[in-house]
Parts: sequence; structure tokens; C-alpha cells
Amino acid sequence: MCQGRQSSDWFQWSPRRAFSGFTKSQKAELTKTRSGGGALRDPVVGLALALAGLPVLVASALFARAACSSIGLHLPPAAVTACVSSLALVCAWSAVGPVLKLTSAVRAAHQRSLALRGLPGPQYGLLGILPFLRARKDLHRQVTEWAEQYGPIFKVRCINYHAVVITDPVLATCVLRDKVLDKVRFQYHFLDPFLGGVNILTGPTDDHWRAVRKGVSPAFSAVRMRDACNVVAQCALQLVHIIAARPQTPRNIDNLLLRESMDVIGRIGFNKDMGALRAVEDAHAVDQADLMVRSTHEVTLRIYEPYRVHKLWKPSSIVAGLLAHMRSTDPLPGSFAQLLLATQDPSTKQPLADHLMIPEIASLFFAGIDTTGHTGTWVLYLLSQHPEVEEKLLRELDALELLATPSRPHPRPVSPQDLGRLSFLQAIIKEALRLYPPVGIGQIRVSRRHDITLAGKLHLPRGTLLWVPHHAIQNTSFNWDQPDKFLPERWLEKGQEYADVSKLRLPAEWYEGMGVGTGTPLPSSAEDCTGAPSCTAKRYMPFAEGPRDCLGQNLAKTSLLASIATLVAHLHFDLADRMQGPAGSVITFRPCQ
Ligand code: HEM
Repeated sequence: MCQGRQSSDWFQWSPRRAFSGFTKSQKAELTKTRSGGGALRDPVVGLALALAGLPVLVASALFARAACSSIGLHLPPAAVTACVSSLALVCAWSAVGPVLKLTSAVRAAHQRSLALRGLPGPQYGLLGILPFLRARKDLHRQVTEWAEQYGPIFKVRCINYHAVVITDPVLATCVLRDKVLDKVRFQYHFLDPFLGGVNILTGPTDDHWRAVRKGVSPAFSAVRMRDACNVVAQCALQLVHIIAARPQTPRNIDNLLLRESMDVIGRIGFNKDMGALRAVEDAHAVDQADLMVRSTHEVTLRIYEPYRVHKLWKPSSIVAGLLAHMRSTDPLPGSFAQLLLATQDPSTKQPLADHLMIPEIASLFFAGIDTTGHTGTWVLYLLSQHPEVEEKLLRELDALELLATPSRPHPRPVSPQDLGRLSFLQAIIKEALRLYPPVGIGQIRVSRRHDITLAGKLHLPRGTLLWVPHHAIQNTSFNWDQPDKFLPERWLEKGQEYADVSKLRLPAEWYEGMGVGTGTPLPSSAEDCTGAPSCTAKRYMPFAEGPRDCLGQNLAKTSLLASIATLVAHLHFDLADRMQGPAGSVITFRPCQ
């Protein structure tokens, strides 16, 4: 459900050149990726242009001849033949490059297919699983079903992209922690025009990414999160007042929680009130959140409708306004704004230029708003369906004097010290993130430059994709007992996020010599994993894992704890009739009206 006023100030529609705003090294990286990842598109386009050129040139020559005849100028047939033949030669010559590229891409795809022939996996026609992308909107659940059917490692193909899907916790952790494997560009590149360019989330693991990640990481340190907790508590109380003003009116809680996340990120990262919650009640306020929600919804649609290419965004005055705000005020020490301003561009050794700052600012909002907001929604939904869990949570809040009761109508706000004491709420949030990981499709890695051998067992030609699907890892029966049950209690025992070694399904030899490529081996053998607490192989990774894990996870955890504690302490949530029961809350993709 999307509601709010019509406007498009946050992101405007505008065509954008594919590489504008990228640094030289990023452009080079993109070019490399596009040819190295097995994409057929470039050679096919080149070949098509070259072949289409031939008839066009022949037609032009014949037309020229006819035109000459009409004015009485007769060209000898030999001259026409020579002219047409030389044009044909030019076309044929320009087709050589694309043909060679096409041949090598087809050969590479064939080699990948041969390398994976021993693995099980769904077998489909020429297009592979592409039809599923369009027909089935919950690809994350489809992959979980395939994992149940084919086991912890299987293959899928989408046209000429071959992927190994890994839901074995040891292999999955190993792949995500590996320093040689990198992000696959096609999973992210469509976001760049929307975010204003390549950024910390979408960019390759290169020097630029390292500089930005290292520069801004302290913004999410434990010390900073103490301030964050107080800000979240204030925003959550504001939300309580908004809802309590019209208690019987069904509210789109997801939209409200997205607004809260936007305000929290604005205040903590940029010391700026984005006014997203205020806009719900103030008809004259500029509703920035509404614009953001619409834009991210459009991005989601685009994942499933690749042909929506004609609709591209560029960051608008809001992100540019934040940048101007950062430059004109003294940003809080240690805040994202201050750290970003202090970050140096490794290629120039100068502070980041505006065109590099803008995507970083936009990506922070993009990465933080939906993920945190939707998780909060799932938590409230799960509580509404499990009164016994809600009851237990209320007891925990009451014991900390956070619960609103007749004798304590205005309890104290959640404090940073409370967060560590809310152990049952922590368990509820973890279980919600296990069942409904916001990035459920997970991550895809690739070795672009050389072949690798997975676990010393499976030789993978370069360009083979390694797909680690979060939802499947966290919801398959071979990784979890009763995976489809909402059981927060399972998290009260320590070490639940690590694999239960006795349940690993692959033959033991797969776990020997776990290095992938030349990256960090983990663990060195299956024996190192004996005894779950010491095992570092993850079966729970909603914030991903390894060098490209979630930068904002401390903020996400703080936000969720402080926000849900405040909301539940004051309000009880039921699923509105219009949702038509739990089945109605299954995700659907409808264009925002
Ligand atoms: C429940 C909330 C959240 C979840 C589940 C989550 C999950 C993730 C995941 C899975 C990734 C890896 C994405 C990929 O590589 O495809 C990621 C990356 C990232 N997240 Fe989060 N996230 C959450 C909240 C936040 C928040 C609140 C922020 C900041 C305000 C944030 C900032 C980022 C950034 C900047 C990255 C890119 C890191 C990099 O590649 O170096 N996230 N997040």
C-alpha cells in the first residue's frame, strides 16, 4: 500500500548515460565486468549492428545509382559492384570482432556448463530460470524449495549465466568471506542511476570502496549507537502519538516504520530532521518519505520487470540539499556526514567530489530505510499472530519498567542500557530476520579473472556465479529444526547463528581445505567446526557476511530494539481486516497509485 501526496522531488525521471558520474577506475572495472562475466550482450549487439549495416549500405549504393540515373548520370556496373563489394568488406571486417567475442562467450558458457554437469539442479529450456523471474515474484522462496529438493549445493542457469547455489553453511560462509571473489555487477548496476552513481553498496571491492568503507565505518560504532538509541526512542514515541491519535483507524504500519527509519538516519547520519513522520500529520510539510517509498518501490518492480529500463532516476534536490546542509553546518563529530566529508578519494588524494558524495548519501538511505522498516513490520505482524510471544515480551518490558500500565501511563523512554537487557526482544527480532530476511535473495559472487576450485573439489571456470541465498540458508530443513515455525526461544541459547556440524550434508571431504581462490580459508577443516559454539560457519546471515557485510547493522539492531520496545510498550497491534488474514500479508508487487 502506498499513500501520500503526488510529487516527484526525491528522484526525478530522467535518462542518464550508463557511465556518467563514475571514476576512471570504476568505468574500467565496469567494462571488465561486463565482458568478463560471460555477458553475451556486447558481442551480440556489435554483430547485429555489423550485419544490419550490410543491407543498409547495399540499399544506399543502389539508391545512389538510381538517383544518378535520374539526373542522367550513368555509373558503369563495374564501379557499382566495386563500391558495394568494398562496403560489404567493411561490414564483414567490423563483424569479425563481435563474432570472435561471441564465440569466446559461447565457449566460456559451454565450459561453465560442462564444469557444473555433475551437480543437480532444475533443468529448463533455452532461457533457464528466466521465466521464473517474471512468473514468480518470490524468487527467494523458490530457491528455498529448490534447496530442499536438490540439497545444499546445486546449479541453476539463466540464459548463459551459470550459477552454483550454495546453502551449505560452511561453503556459504567461506564464499562470502573470500577476498578474491567479488560482487556481481548485474545484481546492482541497475541501482546506480537511481542512487546517482556507483557507491559503497553497489560498487566493486576496489580501492575506492575500501576508502569509503574505512572512512565512514566509525559512524556505526558502539559508542555512536548510544546516541542513536536516544534518537530512535524519540522518533518511536512520535510514532506512538501519531497512531494513538486515531487508535481504531487501520494504519499502514510498514509505511510509518519506513518514515521512522528515514528520520532516524537523517538525524543520526546528518543531524537533520527529514520530517518524514511529521509529514503524516502536517498537510503542508514536504513529504520526502513518500517520494522515497515510491522510488524504492519502483526499484523493486524493476528487479522483476527488467524492461522498465526507460524509467531511470537521478538524485534530486533532497540528496543535494543534504550535501549542502553537510557543507554549510558543522557536522557532529563522528557522524556519517562528518566522516564522509573527511574521506579522501584514493585516486586524487583529495576529499570526495560532489558527484561521488551524492551516491554515498543516497545509498545510506536506500540501504537503511526499507530493510529496517520492513523488519519492524514483520516483527509486529509476528507478534499479532503469536499472542503468547507478545505476552512474554510484555513481561520483559514490565520488569524493566518500560511498559505503559494504568499505574505507569507514561513509562520512561528506552535507554541504551536497556538494549542489552531486552534479551527476549532480541530473540524475537533475530527470529523475524531469520524467517523474513530483507535481502532474501542473498548475494552473488564471482571470480572474474581466473578459475577457482571450490573447497578443493569443484573446478569453476572464471565467470561462474556463486549464489548464496539468505532466505534458503536460514529456512531449509537441513540447516534448521522446524524452519517454518516462529520460535524466538531458539535464540535464547547461545551460538544459534552457527552451523550445527552434525547436520552438515555434504561428504566430509568437501570440508577439507576450505579455501576458495586464494582468499581466507574458513574453517580449515570440518573437524575445526566440531562443537557448534566454536564453529564460525554461519547458517544465519541477514546482514550478509565477510568484507561486504552490512555497514549499518549496529544501527539496524539498535533501531529495531528501541523502536519495537517503545511501540509494543504503548500499543497492541492487530492485522487489519483489509489484509484478509495472514495470507494477505504475503508480498505482492503493485504499482504505487
Ligand atoms: C534490518 C536491517 C538491515 C538489514 C537486514 C541489512 C542487510 C544488509 C545486507 C544483506 C547487505 C549486503 C548487501 C549486498 O551486498 O547485496 C547490506 C549492506 C549494506 N548495508 Fe545494510 N541492512 C540493514 C540496515 C542497514 C542500515 C540501517 C544501514 C545504514 C543506515 C545499512 C547500510 C548498509 C550499507 C552501506 C551496505 C553496503 C556495505 C558494503 O558493501 O560495504 N544497512 N545490508
